Amino acid sequence: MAGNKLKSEKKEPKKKKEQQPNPDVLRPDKEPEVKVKELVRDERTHKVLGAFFLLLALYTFIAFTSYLFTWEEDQDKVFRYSSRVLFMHEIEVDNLLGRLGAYTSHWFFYKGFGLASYLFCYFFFIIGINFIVGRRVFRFWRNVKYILFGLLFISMSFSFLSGKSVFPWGGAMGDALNRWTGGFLGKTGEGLLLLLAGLTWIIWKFNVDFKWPEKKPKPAKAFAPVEEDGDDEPEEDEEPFARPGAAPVTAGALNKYNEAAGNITVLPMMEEEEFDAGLQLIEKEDTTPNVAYIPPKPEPVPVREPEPEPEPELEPEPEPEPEPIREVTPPKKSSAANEVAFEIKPVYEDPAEDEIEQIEPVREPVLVDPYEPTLDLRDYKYPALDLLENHGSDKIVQDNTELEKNKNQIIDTLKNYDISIQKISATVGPTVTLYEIVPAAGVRISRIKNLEDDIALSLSALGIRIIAPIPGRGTIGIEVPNVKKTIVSLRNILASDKFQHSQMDLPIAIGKKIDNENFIVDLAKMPHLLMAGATGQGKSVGINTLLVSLLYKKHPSQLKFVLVDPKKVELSLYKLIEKHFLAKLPGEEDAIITDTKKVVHTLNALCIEMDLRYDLLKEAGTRNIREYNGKFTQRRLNPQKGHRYLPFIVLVVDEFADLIMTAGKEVEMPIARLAQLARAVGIHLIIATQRPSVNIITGTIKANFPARIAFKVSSKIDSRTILDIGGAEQLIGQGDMLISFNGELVRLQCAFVDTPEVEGVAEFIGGQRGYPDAFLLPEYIDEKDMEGKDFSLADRDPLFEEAARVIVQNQQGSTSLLQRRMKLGYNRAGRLMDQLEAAGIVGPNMGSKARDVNVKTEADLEEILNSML
Ligand SMILES: Nc1ncnc2c1ncn2[C@@H]1O[C@H](COP(=O)(O)OP(=O)(O)OP(=O)(O)O)[C@@H](O)[C@H]1O
Repeated sequence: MAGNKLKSEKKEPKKKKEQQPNPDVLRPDKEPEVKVKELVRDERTHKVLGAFFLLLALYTFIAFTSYLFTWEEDQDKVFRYSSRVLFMHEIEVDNLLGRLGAYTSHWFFYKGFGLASYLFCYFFFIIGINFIVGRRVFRFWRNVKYILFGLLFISMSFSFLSGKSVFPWGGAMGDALNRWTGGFLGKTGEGLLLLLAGLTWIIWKFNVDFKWPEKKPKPAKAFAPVEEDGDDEPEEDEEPFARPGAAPVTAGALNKYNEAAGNITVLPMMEEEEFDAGLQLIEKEDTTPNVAYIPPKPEPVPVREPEPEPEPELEPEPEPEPEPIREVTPPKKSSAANEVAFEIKPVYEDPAEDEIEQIEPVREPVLVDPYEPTLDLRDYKYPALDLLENHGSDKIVQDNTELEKNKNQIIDTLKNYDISIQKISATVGPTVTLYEIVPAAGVRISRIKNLEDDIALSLSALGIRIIAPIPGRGTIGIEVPNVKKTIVSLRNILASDKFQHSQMDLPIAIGKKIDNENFIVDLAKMPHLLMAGATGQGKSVGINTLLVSLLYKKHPSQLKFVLVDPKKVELSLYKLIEKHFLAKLPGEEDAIITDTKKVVHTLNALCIEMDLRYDLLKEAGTRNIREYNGKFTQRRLNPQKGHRYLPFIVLVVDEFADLIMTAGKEVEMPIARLAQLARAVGIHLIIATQRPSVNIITGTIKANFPARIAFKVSSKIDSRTILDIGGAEQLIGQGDMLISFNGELVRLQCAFVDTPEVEGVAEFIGGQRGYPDAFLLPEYIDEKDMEGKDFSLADRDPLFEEAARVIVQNQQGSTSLLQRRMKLGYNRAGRLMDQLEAAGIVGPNMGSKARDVNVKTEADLEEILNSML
């Protein structure tokens, strides 16, 4: 910005002082705290612990197993000497692991839980594996619950069943429970109680479907292969899913059928471990195709190996891959549906919340005697997950009846147009289900694309989107909205491992992909984001989601927001965190900017901040903010020379259209400049608009915002304006969105965070000690304001008189009129207009509206011009 100037350097020292605590004073506090934390977090510490627990598991296992054979010989020695036996060299025991083995086993078996003690080996084993692998292969709390239940249940059951046996089957604990319960309920009552507990566990773990026993006769009949059946009503058999008025087919019923047909079972929800097992299973299955999957064709149909989901480039952290697992073969049906292999992809489950421990975000890497920016506010506490809510269960409901119905309809519709299919699979997401189709050889993809409307009509649902082909997969996708949608709570995404352990600079948890995988990306890599969506489709929630994600991960010293809210209500909640996370112009009262004029000043101030940061980077010989801050924290840059720790700055504009309407180029130019250049110096932009029309999202803006989000928009044209492709007009609202990034288009369900939750987080942060003031941006002086005032008539442009005549003749104070009529560039026409204002011929700038023309006739004008001579 040629016009950007620093008004005075007066405020600078104050700002620097506030942002750069004296390094010498801070040093002593820092060191011990960081070293202990580092040691605890060190990967090697975890591996050593892992090895320890695995060996402990092995040790107890050998000791226990040996105890089963040697307990009689060893027991009296342990009884007689108790723990002293451990130190008595002269005592010999038979246990393979010596006196310690005999004593430990006796303790666990006899005094503890009997045979159930083996669960401890399992417990040590899972801890060991989790530590050594470095991630939660086994869910800790879930297993602890099972183990506790198992200890009580198994020890009591063994004690109950073993009667007067001398071997401690249930241990002291089992015996005690058995005695007490037997006395209380009687032997039969106790037996029933144990049975109930066992059944409860099975139901809980496998979610047994109780509708199944009632439906048993029918589905069994319907699903059984014809040759085994002997029923002469094949018609009825052939349409178990689509029969009008038929009871919904449940997973249990489907399983029953699959068992009968020798196929693979579908479980409604799967544990993570089962997932992996399933993956292997399907890989095996695919290489030896089940006859039921292959349509009757002369040549064998190639079966696709399940491909791993392409990881988006911007997500470096690995996440367990929710890949195809189980296959369901549909029952025979008179239509085309029976010829096609149908695969329902499993719902990927996020870890349950109680299994997640929230970890403190990772701070700057620790180097020799480093500067630590977070020590400015050393007592600052990151907001806890408890401040956020679980909206619903977050568990995806997979309705097999709906899946079958839609699948059959898709197949039948395509069949009507002579398009046959090799295979169809379904991935159930939170809002929509993706049906992925492998067309038969020779079918042209464009034909399916052309049938988009027919398929939508036949499925009679809104929001069908056809992706033909799915990039990189060679299949065709049809997205169909779920009847029952699942709200994706921000809390659950923030609680995920991926977010908690993220090393990204600016991690934003946007939502969930169709396969239920969390979509967490680094805003710093995007590096700017454009959001559009018609009113009421989830844009404000989306902005809150992004802001709250950042608040959960960043310390106030590392991040500042510049919030622009022309609507004046959307972002006002964040006022509470002004002294922690907001930036503002010096001398301003409100950190949240609502006035257009001030927006222009703030944007220009950001441009100055950007230029200043570039100067600092250049002087430090660094290429970007990461390197610069790295050097600064290593104390290789001198604060006396103006160097300072640079927080990331995120500019959020809630209603961009309003700004462009009122201030036009004045807003567009600095935004475009920031978008082009600010990435390297840690300034990132999130711009949202309700009206994604071409005069608002201009070519210049678009070219500089490679990452774009579209919520539901009202027309295909709007969708094209924002994403360069249609589709957003077919979204279903309520946070259903498409994100375009790196040339990829991904459908997501935006994470939901409600206003009271945001309020809670802002109150929590605002209630803590903050900086004395908001982060101050450099001061900006509008050069035009100054020019207008200082204008000397002697310096006027040679075209001044001609311009004055054009304006008065047309009675229109518009710069573009001068540009057109006089064939001038924007700058010169603008300067002329300022001079005309200074001469009193036109009124002041009124944003995008034309200025008032104060001189009404040409005669009046000539008089004024003559008087100027
Ligand atoms: N991710 C989401 N999940 C579930 N429901 C959502 C989601 N996002 C929005 N909604 C629902 O849609 C309503 C409108 O959302 P929101 O206020 O964000 O719309 P908007 O596009 O910002 O509207 P406006 O532009 O008028 O402010 C919310 O009150 C909420 O009920």
